[in-house]
Amino acid sequence: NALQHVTGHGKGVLGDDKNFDVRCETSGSPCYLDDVNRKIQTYDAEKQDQNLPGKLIKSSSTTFNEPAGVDAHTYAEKTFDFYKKKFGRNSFDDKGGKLISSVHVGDKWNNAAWDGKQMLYGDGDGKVFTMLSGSLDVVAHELTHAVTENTANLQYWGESGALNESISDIMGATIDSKNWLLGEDIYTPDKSGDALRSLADPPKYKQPDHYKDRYIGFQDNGGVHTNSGINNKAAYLIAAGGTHHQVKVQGIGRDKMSAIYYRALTLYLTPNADFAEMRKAAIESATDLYGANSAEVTAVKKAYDSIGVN
Ligand SMILES: CC(C)[C@H](Cc1cn(Cc2ccc(C(=O)O)cc2)nn1)C(=O)N[C@@H](CCCCN)C(=O)O
Ligand SMILES: [Ca+2]
Ligand SMILES: [Zn+2]
Repeated sequence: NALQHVTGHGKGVLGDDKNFDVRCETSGSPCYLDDVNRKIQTYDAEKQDQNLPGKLIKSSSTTFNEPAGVDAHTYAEKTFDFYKKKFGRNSFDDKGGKLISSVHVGDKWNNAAWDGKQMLYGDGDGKVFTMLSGSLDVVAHELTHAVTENTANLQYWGESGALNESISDIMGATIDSKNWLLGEDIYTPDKSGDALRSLADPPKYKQPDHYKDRYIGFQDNGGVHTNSGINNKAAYLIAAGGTHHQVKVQGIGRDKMSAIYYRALTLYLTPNADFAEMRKAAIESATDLYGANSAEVTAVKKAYDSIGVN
């Protein structure tokens, strides 16, 4: 009925005004962070992490005074729309699956995650992180884990795990296209200009940007959040161009770069894919999309040469 698609209003984590889709009772009140169209619902976990998702966030009017929930909801909508408009994908599972997010998960939890069923956002401790749903690239990163699980299902360890992480960072940096940084909006609220990760310059935040410098060990599932920097650098070079380890890459732009990775993720990559297979899948995807002798295929080959994946 008419009160299924109401426009809600509220301030996000950074104090900015946001509009988003809500559902209200037929009387007009209360309203909920429940986007019936896209099937996106946002809950309050009330600082615990056992009984998820928690309580569906509600308000007595269309105005929501709940910044973490406002951003989790709005950024999930934006990410949904990106996948729908650009790739024709109907939600993370391409079957219109319901997207559940919980904010205020845990006590000052310095993290955000996709737990295989839903998205989780901590409040941060106010030093390392502020409320983690306050960054579009983070929400897109987590939602892309759900897309990856429903497509290539890249296993979360070693090189396939680093690719899983990299695909999430790549889509995060494509959807939040204002820069090539990850998490800058919510990382160290008292300090500006820093970020969690940089796709343009992974070593800036202690990630390798060449295959010879990859971490080999057992921490963090074999360094999935470290070695993602190597593939992130290749993706950055494909989009923006540049010279890396004496190899010159002519950039083709963020739009084409993300189309190549989405095609690789959905058509060619397999659960145990390694970096060598990532190179082949990206070349194959660029060939399908732009032609065998295209500038796009050349950019992919040069970018993977430049990070030592030949
Ligand atoms: C913002 C978000 C992208 C997040 C960033 C993040 C947060 N953390 C924990 C963390 C906590 C404290 C500090 C500190 O300096 O004190 C640093 C990092 N490590 N990485 C992140 O990367 N989360 C992982 C969560 C993985 C959970 C296991 N599947 C992911 O989604 O890949
Ligand atoms: Ca960013
Ligand atoms: Zn991740």
